[in-house]
Amino acid sequence: MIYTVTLNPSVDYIVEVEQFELGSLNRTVADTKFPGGKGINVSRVMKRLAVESNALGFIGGFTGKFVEDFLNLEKIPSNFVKVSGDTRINIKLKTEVESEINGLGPNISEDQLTEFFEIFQKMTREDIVVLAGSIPGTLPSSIYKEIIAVCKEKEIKVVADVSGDALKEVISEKPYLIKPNHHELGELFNTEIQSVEEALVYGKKLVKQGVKHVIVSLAEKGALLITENNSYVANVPKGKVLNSVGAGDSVVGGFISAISKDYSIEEAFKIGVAAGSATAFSMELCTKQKIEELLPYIEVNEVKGEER
Ligand SMILES: Nc1ncnc2c1ncn2[C@@H]1O[C@H](COP(=O)(O)OP(=O)(O)O)[C@@H](O)[C@H]1O
Ligand SMILES: O=P(O)(O)OC[C@H]1O[C@](O)(COP(=O)(O)O)[C@@H](O)[C@@H]1O
Repeated sequence: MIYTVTLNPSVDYIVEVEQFELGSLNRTVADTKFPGGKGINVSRVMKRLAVESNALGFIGGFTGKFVEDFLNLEKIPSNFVKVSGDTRINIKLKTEVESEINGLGPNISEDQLTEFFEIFQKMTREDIVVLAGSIPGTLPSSIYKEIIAVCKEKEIKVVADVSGDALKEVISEKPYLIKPNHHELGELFNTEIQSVEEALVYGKKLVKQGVKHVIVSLAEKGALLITENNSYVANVPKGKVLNSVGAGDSVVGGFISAISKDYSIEEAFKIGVAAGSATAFSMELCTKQKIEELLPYIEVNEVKGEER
């Protein structure tokens, strides 16, 4: 089983406003709500690729019910620990540019954290655990390290789509896969990464530190897959970006879905990139059909020679 962990799920409230004016009454021209949080997005994308997963994390209030009901509707099993506060609402404001306001999230008690860890007892080395998204304020910043320690004991593969200090903690545990975008990768090395070539240099440093697979996404500039023995670069198809929320999670969802169906890592990488772009070109998360439409426009090439 693939378990996705969303410590801080969200209701993503996507609002479209023309000529947004700070300090004034603005009315939306369109708005919609989806269950969100990175792990939940990964589960939803995998479901569309007919790969089952189980969504874990903490959920509460009327907003938490919205998320749980939505996943039930999509027949995505979940095993959330119930908390008393409301699951957060993350605002995705689309005007001339995309801006985000992500909520704090509810308090999580010691007992609820204990209940969460009990779920890992039934997991086995056949399972995969996906850690994705930010850590709620009331959980220790070491939480991902603690989860990975439990996974390591059971030889469970760990995949992570996290950023900032949490990403540093995860890297030191040598996970199976991480998926930073180029901004998150640059942040790790206190630098700005602008090109695939630069990203390759820094991504390889993470593989040298023991991360098994590093996918670096660079939005419209392309994407990289770096492993101990090979590096691959992919272009991304051209298209009109409608909503990039969940694009990174779609790369993870597409990649893991393909790996779970025994595709080669090169093919899995291509499917991951197609899933990312398919989401970016949609108002909602990608569909299987949209991914298949984009696959022919994506080329994956192995990086040869010195820069490998
Ligand atoms: N402007 C774009 N054109 C085409 N594909 C895009 C674009 N922006 C994002 N994507 C797709 O979404 C994936 C993840 O986007 P990116 O912004 O790099 O990650 P994140 O969402 O994690 O910040 C990219 O690898 C690509 O496949
Ligand atoms: O666009 P991405 O990076 O794939 O992830 C989008 C998801 O991340 C979120 O912005 C949450 O991110 P954080 O957990 O880092 O706060 C959700 O609102 C949204 O569903």
